Amino acid sequence: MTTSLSPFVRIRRDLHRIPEPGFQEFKTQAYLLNYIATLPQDRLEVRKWRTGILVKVKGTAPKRTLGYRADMDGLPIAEETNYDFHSEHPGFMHACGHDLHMAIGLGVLTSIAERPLADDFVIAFQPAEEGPGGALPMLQSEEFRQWRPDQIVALHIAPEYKVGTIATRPGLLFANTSELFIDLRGKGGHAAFPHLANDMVVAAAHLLTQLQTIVSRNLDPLDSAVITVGKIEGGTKQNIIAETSRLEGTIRTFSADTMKLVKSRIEAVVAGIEASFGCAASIDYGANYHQVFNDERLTREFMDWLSARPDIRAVECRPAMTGEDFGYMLADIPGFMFWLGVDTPYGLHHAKIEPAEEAIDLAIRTVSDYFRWKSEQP
Ligand SMILES: CC(=O)N[C@@H](CCC[C@H](N)C(=O)O)C(=O)O
Repeated sequence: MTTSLSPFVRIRRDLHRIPEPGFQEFKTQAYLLNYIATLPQDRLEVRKWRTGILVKVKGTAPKRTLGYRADMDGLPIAEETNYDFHSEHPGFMHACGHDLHMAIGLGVLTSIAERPLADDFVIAFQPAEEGPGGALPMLQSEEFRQWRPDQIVALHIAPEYKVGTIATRPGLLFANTSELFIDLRGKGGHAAFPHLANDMVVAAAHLLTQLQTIVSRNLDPLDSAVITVGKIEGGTKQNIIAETSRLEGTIRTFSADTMKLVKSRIEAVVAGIEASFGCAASIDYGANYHQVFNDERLTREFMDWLSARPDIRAVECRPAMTGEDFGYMLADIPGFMFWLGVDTPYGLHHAKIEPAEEAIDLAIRTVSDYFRWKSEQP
């Protein structure tokens, strides 16, 4: 027996096939625009912003503007799922759920375009969440500023929760983040003559180990931080001493002060590597994201509202070391982010992640109903 797929599950599968890196979401943008063109247009206004899209649905008796954000980019991961709607872009995958986020966004937009709210509604399809960060420049753009919502909401899929669970918390939800790129330059040479060269693979190995001591030895044990080096490059061939090496990573902290402390320790450790290995080093912090800090009142109100729904289990969760550039929007506009359970054994950024698609229609119903309810409040 074949069961027919919901239109938004189909959309998610279409989007899953075309993951694109940040600010290169050209096919994704075209796909979303094509779909948006099929909606009732009488109250709709559509704007492109770089590879993103803003859509406004005029309310019937607006007192304010309610906002929703869905991110669009994929990740440089070679997919290993069992899907028959596998990524068609080799080496790229929607492994952080942005395909679901966009499908849910289109579902919410469809519901509101077909049956407008009393309030105005703006949805932002935002590029480049995984980097270099689309939220801040979108927030600062003229296109967004003219339609700036009075409240904004976003969700993120959560592999560890069952479908039907929504988890969030008032206050801090996600960490401050900073990317980390460290380049080391020494002197290359023949593998047989190490005394005539200056080996940057060995320097990188020492640096990697010393970086691990920052969280364990420099931070108050009651504070929290993460330094993850996700990629190391160095050298060209097994019998050539490497002239250069590069470490790429990310830093996560719950406070801005701890971020400063971690960065100053990284700089000291890198200066030590320069001195002890006689090499040159440079540090680039890449993209930095503001922590995701949920508005206390709106989040409590949302959780209370959820608790009356028989289809949802509302959970107050702990903060996580995940980063999200939606934090910039929440620093400027009251609102909140929440986790949506998608029940899969593989975590975010894993090549085998297969989020449960039943969560898509559930999220569309919940988010649309929430905006309908909110729009009827004084
Ligand atoms: C939800 C999620 O997984 N977000 C990413 C954000 C990455 C920010 C930046 N590229 C970095 O690596 O610091 C995450 O890795 O938490």
